[in-house]
Amino acid sequence: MTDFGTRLARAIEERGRFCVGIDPHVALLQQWGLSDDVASLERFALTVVEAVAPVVGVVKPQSAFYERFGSRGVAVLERVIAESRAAGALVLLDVKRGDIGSTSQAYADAYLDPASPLASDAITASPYLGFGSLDPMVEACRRHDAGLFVLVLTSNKEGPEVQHARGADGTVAGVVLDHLRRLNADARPIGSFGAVIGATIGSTEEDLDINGPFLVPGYGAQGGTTDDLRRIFGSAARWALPSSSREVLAAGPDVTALRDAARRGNDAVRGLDA
Ligand SMILES: O=C(O)c1cc(=O)[nH]c(=O)n1[C@@H]1O[C@H](COP(=O)(O)O)[C@@H](O)[C@H]1O
Repeated sequence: MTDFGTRLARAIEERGRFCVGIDPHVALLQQWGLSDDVASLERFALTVVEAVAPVVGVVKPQSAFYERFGSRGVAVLERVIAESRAAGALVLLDVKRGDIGSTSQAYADAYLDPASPLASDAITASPYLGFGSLDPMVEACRRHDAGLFVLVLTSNKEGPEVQHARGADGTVAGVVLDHLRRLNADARPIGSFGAVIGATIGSTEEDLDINGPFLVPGYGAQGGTTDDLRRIFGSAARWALPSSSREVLAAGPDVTALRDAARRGNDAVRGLDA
């Protein structure tokens, strides 16, 4: 296969940078006239896949919304992953995993090894057990041409308490960015190791020149706008994947309306290359 960074660059070029989150919130199930059960979860999630996976570059299912239904919910997640990939979208599975190294290996096997039923193109990871604890995931990405998006400056208001904390080597966010920069050194056109930076953070003094992609949640329902993207990322916005879940999903259950919402989202962020 081809490394994740190259595949992502191609997806952005061919389909655009907009990422649709496939998050079956209970409120959205209700809004779609569905019940809070696994059959409704399946109907919701696979309708979204049918509508958006053929037209956007990246989809981002959030695992928790499936896990809450137990093994049958996880079976739905497996179908979301497989059917999205079959439709040509890259799947960034949002699991925000992070543990001691030996357990990180099991997470890597679960989500990044093509032999796993949950194998995805990339996952989100939490670096707060120390960046080195993610080494098994980094190695798995190299071995399987997958990608890793590590939390740096998250969109929630509680994030700065940890992420802005300053030690001898600078802020926690800055240290994580340094690690990502090292992992992506010399990669062309872009590295496979990305940073999660919320569209709601206002601005940042951190050096975002990591030669890697950015997952940018908080765009849409949480208030982030294209002006925020330009202000936060400057020329690095070229490698930003603005991600929106609720704002797009609220257009359902009509497949055409969902697809149009995804297309509108894509059009709105097209000019960020400039
Ligand atoms: O890693 C993420 O995707 C993420 C990081 C972050 O800082 N903030 C954030 O909202 N997210 C996820 O992005 C999605 C945001 O959903 P909406 O607010 O509905 O667009 C959810 O799946 C969140 O779990």
